[in-house]
Amino acid sequence: MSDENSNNTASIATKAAVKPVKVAVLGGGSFGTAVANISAHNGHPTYLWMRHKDRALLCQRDRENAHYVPGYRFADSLNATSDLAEAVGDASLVFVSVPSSGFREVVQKIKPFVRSDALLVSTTKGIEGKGFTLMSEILEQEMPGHAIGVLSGPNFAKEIIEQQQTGTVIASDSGTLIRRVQTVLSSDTFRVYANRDRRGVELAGALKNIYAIISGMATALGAGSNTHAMLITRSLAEMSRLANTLGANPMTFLGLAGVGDLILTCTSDLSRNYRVGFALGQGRALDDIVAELGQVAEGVNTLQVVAAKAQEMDVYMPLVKGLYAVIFQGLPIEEVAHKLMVGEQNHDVEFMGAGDE
Ligand SMILES: NC(=O)C1=CN([C@@H]2O[C@H](COP(=O)(O)OP(=O)(O)OC[C@H]3O[C@@H](n4cnc5c(N)ncnc54)[C@H](OP(=O)(O)O)[C@@H]3O)[C@@H](O)[C@H]2O)C=CC1
Ligand SMILES: O=C(CO)COP(=O)(O)O
Repeated sequence: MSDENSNNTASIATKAAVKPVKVAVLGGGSFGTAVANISAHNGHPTYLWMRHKDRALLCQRDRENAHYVPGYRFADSLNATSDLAEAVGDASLVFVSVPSSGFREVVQKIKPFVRSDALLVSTTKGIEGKGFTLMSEILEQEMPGHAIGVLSGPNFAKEIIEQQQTGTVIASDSGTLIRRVQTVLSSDTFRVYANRDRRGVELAGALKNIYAIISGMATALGAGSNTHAMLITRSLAEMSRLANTLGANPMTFLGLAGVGDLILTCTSDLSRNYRVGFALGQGRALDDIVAELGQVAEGVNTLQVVAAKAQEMDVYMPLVKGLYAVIFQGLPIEEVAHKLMVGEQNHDVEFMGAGDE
C-alpha cells in the first residue's frame, strides 16, 4: 500500500469513528459561513443562521453565500436558515459569529431554544463598551450554566475557504468543549490548538484589530520595514500589558491567537481593519471608509472601548492613545507619530523582570 493510500485509510477511519453532532453557527457573514462549512464538511449536520429570510432561502437554494463568500460551495450537511429555533434546537455545539454590536441581542433571542447541555463558543473579536464586557462574558451572563469557549487565531475567512493550511485556538475551562470543537472542526487544512486562558485568547483577538488599523495607516504613509517591525513588536507589548492587568496570562500572547493573529492582520490588506487604517492614512474620512467596506471592522469600536479602559485603569498604552487622538480628536498623524518617537524611554521586554534594570 502506498503512503498516499495508507493516509487515506487513516483519515477515513478517523472520520468514521466520529459520531456526527448537530452544530449551529449564528451569523451568516464570511467567518460564520467558513466555520459552518468546515463542520458540515466533516459530516456534522450544521445549521447556519442568518437574520434575513430571503438571503437564507437563496443560500439554501443556491448552495452558496453569494453575498459574503461567492463561489464557496456548501457541503451537503450545511443548511442555511433564518429560523433560530430550527438552527439551535437540539444543537450540542453553538458558535456565535455575529459582530460584537449585535452579539448580546442574538444570544438573548436563542435562550428559549438552546439545549441545557449545549456548548457555546464565541468567534467574535470585539468588546462590548458597557462594562468592558467580552463576548464570552455575555454568554456567561445570558446563558449561565453552559460550558463556554472562544475560538480565535490568524484566520482570514477568505483563506480558510481557499483551503489554505490554517491554525486556530479554542480556549475554554472545559476540556469537553475543547475536545468537541477539535473533533468538529479539525481537518487536513484546519488545525485546532487548545488553550485554557480564555480571557487572554479573547483579548488578543479583539485588541489586535486596533494595531492592524495603525499598521495600515503606517503603510499608507510610506513606513519602511524597520518601522513596521517596531510597531508590531510594541503593539504586542502594549496589548499584553493591558491583558495582564486584566488577569490574562501574558504568555498567551506568544501563541497563535496573540502574535500569530497580530502579524496576520498587521501585514495583510485582506484585513478589513488594516484597510480602514490604510484609507485613514490616505486622508479619507472614517464614515466614508466604513460605509464603503460593507463588512465589519471591529477595531474602530474596540479602540474607543480600550482607550477609556486604559485611562480608567491607568495602563500605559501610547499607541492606543495616539490612534484615538488621530481618529477621534483630529490630531495630525505626523504630530502623534513624532510624540511617540520622542516619548518616555521604555523597556524592551516586560514581565518576569526580563530587561529590567
Ligand atoms: N472575516 C474574518 O476573516 C474573521 C472574522 N472574525 C470575527 O467574526 C465576527 C464576524 O465577522 P465576519 O463574519 O467577518 O463579518 P461580516 O461583516 O462578513 O458579516 C457579519 C454577519 O453578521 C450579521 N449581523 C450583523 N449584525 C447582526 C445582528 N445584530 N443580528 C444578526 N446578525 C447580524 C450580518 O448580517 P447582514 O448580512 O444581514 O448584515 C452578517 O451576516 C467579527 O467579530 C470578526 O472580527 C474572526 C476571524 C476571522
Ligand atoms: O481577525 C481576522 C483574521 O484573524 C480578520 O481580521 P479583519 O476583521 O481585520 O478582517
